[in-house]
This record gives sequence, C-alpha cells and structure tokens, in this order.
Amino acid sequence: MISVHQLPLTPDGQTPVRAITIAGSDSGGGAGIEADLRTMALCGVHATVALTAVTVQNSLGVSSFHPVPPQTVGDQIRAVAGDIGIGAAKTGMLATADIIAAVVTACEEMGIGRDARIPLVVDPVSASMHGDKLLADEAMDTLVNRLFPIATVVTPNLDEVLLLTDISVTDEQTQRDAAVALHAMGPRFALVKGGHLRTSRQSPDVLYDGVDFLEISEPRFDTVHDHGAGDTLASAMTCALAHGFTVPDAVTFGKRWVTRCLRASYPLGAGHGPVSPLWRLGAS
Ligand SMILES: Nc1ncnc2c1ncn2[C@@H]1O[C@H](COP(=O)(O)OP(=O)(O)OP(=O)(O)O)[C@@H](O)[C@H]1O
Ligand SMILES: Cc1ncc(COP(=O)(O)O)c(N)n1
Repeated sequence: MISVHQLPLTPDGQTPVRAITIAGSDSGGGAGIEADLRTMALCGVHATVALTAVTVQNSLGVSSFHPVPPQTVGDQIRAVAGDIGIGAAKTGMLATADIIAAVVTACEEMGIGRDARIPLVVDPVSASMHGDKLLADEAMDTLVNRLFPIATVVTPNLDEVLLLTDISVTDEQTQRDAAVALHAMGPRFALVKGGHLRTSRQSPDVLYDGVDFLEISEPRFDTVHDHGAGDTLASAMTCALAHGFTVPDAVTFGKRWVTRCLRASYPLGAGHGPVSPLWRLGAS
C-alpha cells in the first residue's frame, strides 16, 4: 500500500536523491517551479532547476511572460546533470518551440528520457488555469513530435488532451480513448488527469502503457484553491521515480500526494489559492 509518507527523508549530512524541474517561474508562488520546489523538498529530494520563463502572475492570472534564451535552458540541464547528477526529470511550462528543441537536445545528451537512464515526466503545460497562454501555438507540433517520443510519461489535463487529440473527455470511455491516442504519440506511458471532469464525485486519472489501463481515483474536493495541482502531481511522481519507484507506483504516490495537498490548499489573493504540501511539516 503506497502512502504519502513513503519517500524517505535523508539523514543530516548525507546527499539526498536529486531531481530536476525544467519549468517556468510563477511570481505568485502557487504553480510552476515554485510548486515543484516545495513538493520536491517535502518529498526528501534535492531539487535542481532549469528555468524556462519568468511569468508575471498572481492568483488572478498571468499578465505576461519572458522566455529564457533556449541555449541557457539547455545549459542549465547540462550543468546540473553533469555535476550534481539527477535521478529523474520533469518538464512544465516550456514557452516556445526553440526552448522545447533545446530541452530535447540537452536531455538526449545527458541520458534523460524514456529509453535512457533517467526517467522524464512531461507535463505539457499549454495555458494557466485562468486560460492565459503559456505555450506559443506553433510550439504544439514541436512538443508532440520532439518531446513526447522521449517522455517516460506525459500528464495532460483535459484541456490539453482536447488540444492534442481532439478528444473531448466526458466519461471513463473517452478518457481511455484519449490515453490510447496520447500513447500513440510516443511516450512510454500516458496519464490522462480527470481533475477537470467536474461531473464526477471522484477525480479519476487514467494511466495507459500500450496494453493495460490503471485507474487511480481519489475523492474530489469542491474547492477553487487548486492552483498548481498539475505541477504538484508531476513533481511528486518525479520524486518517486528518482527514488526508484516504477511508473504505476510513482503515479499512485503522486495522486495520493496531490490529493493530500488539495485538502490542505488555502485562499491567497482574490483568485485561486494554491494546493499546499506544507501539511508534510506537521501543521495540519
Ligand atoms: N477538485 C479536485 N479534487 C480532487 N482532485 C483533483 C481536483 N482537481 C484536480 N485534482 C487532481 O489533481 C491532479 C491535477 O489535475 P488537473 O487536471 O487539475 O491538472 P492541471 O489542470 O494540469 O493542474 P494545474 O491547475 O496545476 O494546471 C490530478 O490528479 C487530478 O485528478
Ligand atoms: C509558471 C507556470 N507553470 C505552470 C502553470 C500552470 O498551473 P495552473 O494551471 O494551476 O495555472 C502556471 N500557471 N504557471
């Protein structure tokens, strides 16, 4: 039975497991790299970073963003993987086609990807929860043609599923159909998140490996404070992979983790507050 307390914390003075998040910064501290750093720290993982973009963002939305030069994004991955070493990698907001291409090149060089030593979780972030674009329209093809084929697992939400596959997920069957269509794009596993399936009292996520489906379901919370849920799930999965879990076990761990973080989410600003891993510190 996988529990949210399962990942071991490292004793003082010893080097913990390491992971990298390749993602954008959220100035409001709810999603993006800031969410990844919180979850990774509280999963006992030393988080390293390849920053892809600076967003101007708060609880009400994203007003603008500024991409980091693609060469600098790739060089951050090379610098970290070549010295510190990483057990697993995660991508979030990638902003432009040129950044995606630079990430793919650096991952291939450093042994990151589905057929390499270091597993790669790809959260194909296309827009914020407020509907503000975080990926250039023309970058979708590069995401699918270059990044998906090297992904260990892709984790789209239902809006991203619609953009990627033209499938509108409304029930279990269409969620499975979408997982099959996404798997055909090249990742080893496709995870279709059911967070936006508001008709259900559950929040079912479906994982597909080309043969078997695994449905991982937890209770649904009626809350508007769910900012950063997707990043938190993907980061927790990345931590579990860095600790040596299989992909199905990492997804099960990540799902339990994000559910616990949704239970602990809090209001912030006038809009959507963030999911919170701070419960792990023992406050609630
Ligand atoms: N209201 C909710 N109650 C329970 N679980 C939820 C809820 N909303 C989302 N989840 C779960 O949280 C995880 C993230 O799902 P979601 O579909 O919200 O991703 P996302 O839209 O990419 O998140 P983000 O808001 O960070 O972009 C999934 O495991 C999903 O099932
Ligand atoms: C930098 C960055 N990365 C990802 C998200 C998606 O998160 P959400 O869907 O909760 O807005 C975001 N808003 N900002």
